[in-house]
Amino acid sequence: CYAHSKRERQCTEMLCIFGTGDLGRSLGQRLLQSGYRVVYGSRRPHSCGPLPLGAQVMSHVAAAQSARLIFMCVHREHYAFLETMTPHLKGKVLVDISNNLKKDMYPEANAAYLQRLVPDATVVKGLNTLSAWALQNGLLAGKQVFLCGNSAEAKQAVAEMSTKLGLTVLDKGSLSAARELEDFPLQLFPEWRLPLRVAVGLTAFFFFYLLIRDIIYAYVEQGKDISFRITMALGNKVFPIVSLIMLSLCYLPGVIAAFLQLYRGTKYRRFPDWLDRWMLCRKQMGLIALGFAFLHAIYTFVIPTRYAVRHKLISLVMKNNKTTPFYFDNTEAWAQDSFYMLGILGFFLYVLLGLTSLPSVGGSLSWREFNFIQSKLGHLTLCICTSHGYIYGWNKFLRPSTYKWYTPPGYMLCLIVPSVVLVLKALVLLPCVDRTLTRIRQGWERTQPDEEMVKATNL
Ligand SMILES: NC(=O)C1=CN([C@@H]2O[C@H](COP(=O)(O)OP(=O)(O)OC[C@H]3O[C@@H](n4cnc5c(N)ncnc54)[C@H](OP(=O)(O)O)[C@@H]3O)[C@@H](O)[C@H]2O)C=CC1
Ligand SMILES: [Fe+3]
Repeated sequence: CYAHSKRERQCTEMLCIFGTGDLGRSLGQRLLQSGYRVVYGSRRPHSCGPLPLGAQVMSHVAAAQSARLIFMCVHREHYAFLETMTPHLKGKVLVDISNNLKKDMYPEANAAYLQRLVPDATVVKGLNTLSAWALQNGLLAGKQVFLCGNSAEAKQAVAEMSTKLGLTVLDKGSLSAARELEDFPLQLFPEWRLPLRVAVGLTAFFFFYLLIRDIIYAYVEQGKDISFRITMALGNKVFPIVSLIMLSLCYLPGVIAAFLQLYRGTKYRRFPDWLDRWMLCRKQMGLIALGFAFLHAIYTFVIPTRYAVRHKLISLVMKNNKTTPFYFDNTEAWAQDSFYMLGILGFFLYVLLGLTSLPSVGGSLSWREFNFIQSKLGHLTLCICTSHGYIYGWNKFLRPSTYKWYTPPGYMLCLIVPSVVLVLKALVLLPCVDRTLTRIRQGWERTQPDEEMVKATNL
């Protein structure tokens, strides 16, 4: 290679891939497209099937000799063949891309095992979150990959190559992080697990609660069969309740954290683990709340077309026509219209919050803008949606014309949680509390002169 500039030299650099399987072929094709030369090391160089155009294929030893960077596209179970060729791997950088089928399948990480087999080579673990499919279809732009390894220089070489493929590289430190990297592809929505469990639990609880209270109770007590309500009416009660509680749970850890900082007077102490975990899944809680709000909105839209509702309205009008004239009631109009207005506004803000939580949208906002939307508008949304709930309760149970001596406890619960969050947030926003909190968050106690130091200098 007689190229002069570093860039040109890189472009014609020879890279070696061990293994001509799915991943080996897709990676080779991608590397060739990015301007690298590729040589495959295979057990059967003459019969390994079609390879990307322009790639060479040799025995493992010959291939290793013509490149410094070697990608291990072979399953861990077959690494043993490397033992016989350790002298040829001296000083090489071995990139371990392997994954396992299960967590903790082996006592040591694949990369650590590889390093033990070939102590004279430098092992870099990484790129294992890519898939052969994504490589082949060019779905790489901006995708994040992780690297770890004990040699900064070796990592740098792999990182440069990855950047050329359009990947974003995140250095995870030394080779001891290999295990964590190998577990990434085996994760199943880790940050969604807790919020989903909470949502499923709440849904199940309120569904059965309402089933017993609204339908079974009516049947037993009055002999009324209103089981058709399970399909629509029940869902349209469960969804807003769960949505509102989930949205409150999304904002509750924030205020708890604020109070904890106020109580401790410092931001330099770690939060308890449960709070940490809760804080980390706030976004997912919010998105699930949005999902339930969507369901509530769709269910509400179809109410006027429902047979049971039409029937009820028509009989109401007929009854009114016969006896008393049907007056227009201003209070009624206020109660209904403000209820819908708050519902619509709340839903609009909900969607706005959901949109800004998308990385592409959130990423284009400044920190202050993001904070304004997620915190200020977020609490406003919670406030509006809670008011929507209160007006519902007022219309349904407390207004003189509809007065019932009790409000159902389940319904109260869905308003108590957001109300508590809002009250706590209001307390945090009080000017004097806010001032103290800001000082704590700016780390003021670290900037205070140390008493001991002051004494010492005075002496
Ligand atoms: N497929 C994917 O999407 C991804 C795969 N990976 C990892 O990449 C590695 C390879 O995966 P993949 O390409 O799918 O697997 P394949 O089974 O398709 O290919 C494995 C290759 O390893 C070589 N090989 C098989 N047995 C031996 C042996 N006894 N000694 C030496 N070499 C052997 C063969 O190449 P030859 O016949 O030329 O010697 C074979 O083509 C795995 O560790 C996997 O976990 C990681 C991320 C994604
Ligand atoms: Fe509603």
